[in-house]
Amino acid sequence: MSYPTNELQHLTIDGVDAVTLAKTYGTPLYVYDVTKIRQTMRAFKTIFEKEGVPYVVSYASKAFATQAIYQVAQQEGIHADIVSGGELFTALQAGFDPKHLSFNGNNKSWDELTMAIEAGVGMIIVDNFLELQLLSEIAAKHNMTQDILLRISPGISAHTHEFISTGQQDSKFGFDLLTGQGKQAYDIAKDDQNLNLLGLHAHIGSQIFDVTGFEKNAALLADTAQSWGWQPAIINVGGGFGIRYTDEDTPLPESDYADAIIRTLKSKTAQYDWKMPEIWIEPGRSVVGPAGQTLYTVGSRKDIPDLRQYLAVDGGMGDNIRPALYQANYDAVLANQPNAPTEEVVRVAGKYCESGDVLVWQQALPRTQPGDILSVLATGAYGYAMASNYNRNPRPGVVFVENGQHQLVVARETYANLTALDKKYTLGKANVQ
Ligand SMILES: Cc1ncc(COP(=O)(O)O)c(C=O)c1O
Ligand SMILES: N[C@@H](CCCC[NH3+])C(=O)O
Repeated sequence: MSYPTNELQHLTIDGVDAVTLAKTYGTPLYVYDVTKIRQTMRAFKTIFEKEGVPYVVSYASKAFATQAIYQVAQQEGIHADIVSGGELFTALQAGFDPKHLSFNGNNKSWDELTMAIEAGVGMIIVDNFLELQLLSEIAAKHNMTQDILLRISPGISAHTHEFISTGQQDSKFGFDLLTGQGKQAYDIAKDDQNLNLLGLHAHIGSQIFDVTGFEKNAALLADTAQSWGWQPAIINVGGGFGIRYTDEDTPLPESDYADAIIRTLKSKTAQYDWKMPEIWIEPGRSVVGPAGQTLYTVGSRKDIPDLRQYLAVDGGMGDNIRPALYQANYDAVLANQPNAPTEEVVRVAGKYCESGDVLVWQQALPRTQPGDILSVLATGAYGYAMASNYNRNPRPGVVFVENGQHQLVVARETYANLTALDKKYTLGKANVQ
C-alpha cells in the first residue's frame, strides 16, 4: 500500500501535510478529508438518479455529529438522521433544514419529541407503542399532523459483531413482526389523525459486507406492507454498508448495495402493481469512516522480549473506544514517513488506565522515535462520536481538510472545559448529623 506524500515524504491528507496539521493543532487530532465525504454522498445519490427512482439519502449522523458535517450534508443535498435531542440541537445550530431530518431511537422522551415537533423535524421514525401515544398527544397539542414511519424489527440476522447487529428478532429496536406487534402499530398509526403514516423502516445492523441482508430487508418491508393491504409511500432500509478498516475487510462499492435495494423494490413494486415507493437509505459509517483519520504523537514504549512491543501514543480509548468495545481492527501509518519500509510489529496502546486501551492490535511499522506522528486510518465514524473524558483527558479537536486547505471545526477541549460543569460541594461537614 502506498500512501500520498509530499516532497518531505510526509503523509498528505487531501493535499495537506499531516505533520503540519499535528504541529498546528496539536495531537491527538481527528482529521477529515471533506472531498472524500462529498464524493461518497454524491456516489449514493448518483446511483438512485441513474436508476430514476425516487429516493432520500439520509446521513446517519450518530456516526459523526458536529455542526460542520451537517453543513456539508446540507450542501450536498442529502438529509440527516438524528437519534437524540443533542443531535437535533447540533443540526439546528448548523442551520440544517429540519424538514430534511428524520428522528430514530428506541426511547425518545416527551421532551425530545416535543423539541422535534416544535422544530419541524420532517420525519419521525416511531419505534414503539409508548412513542406512538406520546407523539400523537404532542402533535395534537400542537395542532398538527406529524409524518412518521414505523420501525420494524425484521428478524434478519446480519453477519457482523453481535453488539452492532440490530435486525435480529431479539433486539430492543422496532416493532416485532413475528408476534404481530408491527400490524398492531400499523392499525393504531393509520387511524390516528395527528400521525401521517408514510411507510416502514428497518435497519439490519452495521459494517455489513454482502447485499443479501439488504435485499431480504427491502423485500420483507414490501411484503409486510402488502400483507396489511397497504401501499407505503416510503420504504427505508436503514444503513450499515461496510467499510475497509484493514485488509481483512472487503467492502463492496456503494453502488452494489444501492443497486440491490433498488432492484428488489422495483421487482416488488411490479409484483404488487404499486407506484414506486421513495427509497430511503441511512448510511453513516460509509459516509464519514474512510474519510477520517486520527493523528497521535508517539511517546513511550515497552518491549517485552519474545512477547510483544507496546508503542504508546498520546490518545487511546477516550478518542476511539472501538478496539476495546468491538475488538475492532485498524491500520496505522507513520505520518512523517508513511512509505518507509517496516521493521517491527507493535501493538499501539493508548495512555488510559486500562489494559484494554488499545488502538491497533498488531501493526507493522518502521522503527519509531518519541515525537513521531502516527496516523490511525479510517477513524471517521464512531470515533469522535463515541469519545469520552475518561481519566479526565480532554477530547481532541477536529479539523476538516479540503483541496489543500484546512480548518478547525471542533476545538480541542481544555482542562478548564473539564471542570466547567463541576460545582464545589458546599454541604460539607455542616451537614453531618
Ligand atoms: C437506524 C439506523 N440507521 C442507520 C445506521 C447507520 O449505520 P452505519 O453507520 O453502519 O451505516 C444505524 C446504526 O447502525 C441505525 O441504527
Ligand atoms: N458504534 C458502532 C455502530 C453502532 C451503530 C448504531 N446503530 C460502531 O462503532 O461500529
